[in-house]
Amino acid sequence: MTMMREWKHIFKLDPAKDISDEHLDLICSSGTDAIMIGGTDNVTLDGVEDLLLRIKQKHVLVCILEVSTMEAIIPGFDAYYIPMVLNSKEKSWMMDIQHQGIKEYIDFLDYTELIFEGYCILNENAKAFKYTNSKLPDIEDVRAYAYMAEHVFHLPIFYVEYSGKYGDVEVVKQAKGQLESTLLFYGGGIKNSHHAKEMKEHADVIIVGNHLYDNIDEALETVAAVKVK
Ligand SMILES: CC(C)=CCC/C(C)=C/CC/C(C)=C/CC/C(C)=C/CC/C(C)=C/CC/C(C)=C/CC/C(C)=C/COP(=O)(O)OP(=O)(O)O
Ligand SMILES: O=P(O)(O)OC[C@@H](O)CO
Ligand SMILES: [Mg+2]
Repeated sequence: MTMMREWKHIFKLDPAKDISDEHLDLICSSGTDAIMIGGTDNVTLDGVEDLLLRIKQKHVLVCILEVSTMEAIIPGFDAYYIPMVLNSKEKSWMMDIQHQGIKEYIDFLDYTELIFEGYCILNENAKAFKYTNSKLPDIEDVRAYAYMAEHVFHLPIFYVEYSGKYGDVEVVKQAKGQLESTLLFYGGGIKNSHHAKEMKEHADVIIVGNHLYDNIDEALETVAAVKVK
């Protein structure tokens, strides 16, 4: 059982992007609470397996697969996180794909940690937004999605996703205001300690992805920014 309730910080690695051994070691030794492997497009079995093996060979830390395609699911992860896109215009991204996945794996799920994430995607230019044909929510929509994540669907995670763009702090604050038991994850455009601290004021866990590939030193600093009191 992953101790998600105690986490503050996650690094998200995209299996479609190259990362050197040196940078991967720095990321895994950074003190982050977990590594999440995931992306929207070009996620392949080989890419996922390569990252998992390189991490697990040398490091002891929680490794999560955030599943975005049925084609790239492999055993060996500590947990599998399954997005449900609450603001997609198509029910399939919220329910039907997940239903198909459960149907396929139902006899193998006993010892597998499956965690469902209620995603609300707020960056119109993000690949995930376009891919899932999402509708841009306003702040009242976000509050209502957060409420539904906790009280209607009883999801463990509500994920405010701005992938590639630094988000609106007030949106994150308002989302948090609706949540008690459901954890609030925030991801998008975190590039430095200031961003990390600002979003962590409201989110339970912050996720840093793209900046690992743009400026590793700044990205690494986000760990201490939220983990040191
Ligand atoms: C024994 C064994 C291995 C058991 C495994 C059991 C298991 C894991 C079963 C899975 C069952 C199941 C429910 C499967 C369904 C999985 C599935 C295909 C779900 C759909 C997920 C979904 C809605 C994907 C859409 C895209 C999305 C929301 C991705 C999330 C990640 C994300 C937002 C990435 C970053 O965004 P991006 O826009 O790509 O940013 P970049 O430009 O930086 O790349
Ligand atoms: O890549 P960035 O913009 O850091 O976002 C992190 C994560 O929320 C993406 O799914
Ligand atoms: Mg990606």
